[in-house]
Amino acid sequence: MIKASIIGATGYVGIELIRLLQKHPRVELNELVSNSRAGSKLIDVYPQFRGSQVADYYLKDLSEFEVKDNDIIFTALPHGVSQNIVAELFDQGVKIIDLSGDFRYHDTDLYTEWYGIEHNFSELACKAVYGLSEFNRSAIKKASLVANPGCYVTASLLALLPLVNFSKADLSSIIIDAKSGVSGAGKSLKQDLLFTESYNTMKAYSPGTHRHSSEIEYILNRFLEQSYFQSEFGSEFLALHNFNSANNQKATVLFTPHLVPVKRGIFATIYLKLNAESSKEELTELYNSFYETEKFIQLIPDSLPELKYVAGSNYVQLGFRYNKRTDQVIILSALDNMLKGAAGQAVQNMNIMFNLAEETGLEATALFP
Ligand SMILES: NC(=O)C1=CN([C@@H]2O[C@H](COP(=O)(O)OP(=O)(O)OC[C@H]3O[C@@H](n4cnc5c(N)ncnc54)[C@H](OP(=O)(O)O)[C@@H]3O)[C@@H](O)[C@H]2O)C=CC1
Ligand SMILES: CC(=O)N[C@@H](CCC(=O)OP(=O)(O)O)C(=O)O
Repeated sequence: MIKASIIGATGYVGIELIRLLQKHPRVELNELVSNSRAGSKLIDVYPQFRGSQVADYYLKDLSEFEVKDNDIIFTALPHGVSQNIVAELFDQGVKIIDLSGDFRYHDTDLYTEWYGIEHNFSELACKAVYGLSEFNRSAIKKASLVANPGCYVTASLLALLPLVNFSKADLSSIIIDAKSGVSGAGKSLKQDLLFTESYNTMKAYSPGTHRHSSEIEYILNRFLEQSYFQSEFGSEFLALHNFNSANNQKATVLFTPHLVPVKRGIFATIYLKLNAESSKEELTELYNSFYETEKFIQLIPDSLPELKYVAGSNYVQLGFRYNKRTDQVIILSALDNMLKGAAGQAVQNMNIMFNLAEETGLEATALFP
């Protein structure tokens, strides 16, 4: 059995990890670490775990936590807080999957520019492997530290990465219009997340300036730069997708997130200009070449994604429309921010790291209706 602990177990992502891992056939949950609820019984904080395998667990303080009893540790902490804790754990030689933004950039100056926080562990950041499961398996398999991608970013990259390898795609002005359910903001108390303020309305925030613009752009450009691509993203991928090394473009992304009154879900609508005529058939073939064999990616060129078909599951629905009149492609991507956007993808990455079937513990379909 794989012994796993969660630090930040009481956050929204933390409890989603507990929900998945306590049912995972190859995992034994070890410690659940909390900041403000240490000493409480888990079911006194979250009664939904009554009667489950973790019903008798107590939440622990980080100071009582023993690294040595673990094969893997999940950190589900706010960015800025995570980097110090992860660095300390890493020095003790345990595998880690970090769900915050702290280790998603090898370029820590870029992190500081967008997060407004100093990064104290540049060397460690360069060792972190980006955990976009479908695109980075060979590196994830060998990783000691996986930086799990963000929810908006996972929805956007899965929609866009096949186009990085498409000579007709103009990557210079990608527009991403994305909506998030309220759980995307975590459980902390903020006035605009109150039911009375977030229900029956919709709002944009940080148009064009949100930190996830940079994560999307950064990873797209790492794919475009062959040197990075070969070192982390694996030559196996290059060969598989006949990657076009002549693509000298730089990707630029304009990203606007919105808050919508649903509990879970990310829905991204992406607009990309083409520099030559294409067709539905050509685009279907391109996307199929990436996703035909992918368990969690449902490519639906003949219908349209919807949150209710993915919420509660680790699945992603991807649709697209070729618009001949404007020579543009509209790509639509829907996933559950707590699952494929966070805890689900983290468990998928753990499965890869421990040579398990990738879907182990993740096969539930969406909660519908
Ligand atoms: N929500 C989402 O959809 C997604 C979130 N993420 C990322 O995952 C991480 C967790 O997010 P989420 O669960 O939503 O956040 P929450 O705010 O719901 O939970 C945060 C967790 O971190 C703990 N914590 C907060 N401050 C400290 C501290 N100073 N020291 C130790 N522990 C602390 C909290 O502990 P306690 O409550 O016990 O005090 C809590 O368990 C974040 O980095 C977020 O960006 C990534 C993708 C999607
Ligand atoms: C609705 C909402 O507030 N969403 C959060 C996304 C949080 C998140 O998931 O952050 P990471 O993906 O970086 O970990 C935000 O916009 O900051």
